[in-house]
Amino acid sequence: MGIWASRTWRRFFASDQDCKIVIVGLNNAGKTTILYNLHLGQVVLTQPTIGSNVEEVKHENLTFQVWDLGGQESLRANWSTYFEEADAIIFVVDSNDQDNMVLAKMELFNVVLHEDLKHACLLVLANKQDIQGSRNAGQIAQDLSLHKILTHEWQIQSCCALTGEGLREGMSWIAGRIRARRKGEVSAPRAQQTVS
Ligand SMILES: Nc1nc2c(ncn2[C@@H]2O[C@H](COP(=O)(O)OP(=O)(O)OP(=O)(O)O)[C@@H](O)[C@H]2O)c(=O)[nH]1
Ligand SMILES: [Mg+2]
Repeated sequence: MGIWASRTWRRFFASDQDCKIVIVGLNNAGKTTILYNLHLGQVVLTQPTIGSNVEEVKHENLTFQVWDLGGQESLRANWSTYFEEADAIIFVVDSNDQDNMVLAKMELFNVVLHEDLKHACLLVLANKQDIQGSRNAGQIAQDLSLHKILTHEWQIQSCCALTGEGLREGMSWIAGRIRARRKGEVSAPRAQQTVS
């Protein structure tokens, strides 16, 4: 599924209830597992994503078109071609992968600085909380210096893509932000951490 499809969907099929979410993050973070848990309510066997997957997710009377992008290094330069008119970005972190936390932070800041995302809110998912020794949401917030993001509304949510724990809570936060924005409630960027 490509960029053309992303733009065509927005132009011809989107209604007021439709929202666009783009999921990014390093390879192996759990993005595809999260997408299919949200879409199907079950865990699917994944392969590293080449290009993108897109699925519809319904949550709180909103219909989300959710794009999951491949996170391998060679694919990251292509992420920005999906950003146009995104309402929200989900950045997924493997909370057990401490070795790549600095790289994850670098990629996160590249994403946040992108012009096409200046109106999007940011949900960071601290995934793989089921693995013993994983860093919790508060620690990941520190690792990624989320407090330095003053240009976007952001939230960090701990989760486990295998059980689905935390995923709906994250979607509810996004739904709330989108509704507020559509009502014209423009609030100053702020952070609400969910540490569980
Ligand atoms: N233990 C555990 N494993 C997980 C979790 N989420 C995903 N995984 C596993 O992590 C591996 C990678 O998951 P994917 O969803 O394919 O990762 P991805 O971010 O889409 O990777 P790319 O497509 O390469 O960018 C798979 O073996 C998943 O089963 C989780 O919450 N806990
Ligand atoms: Mg994938």
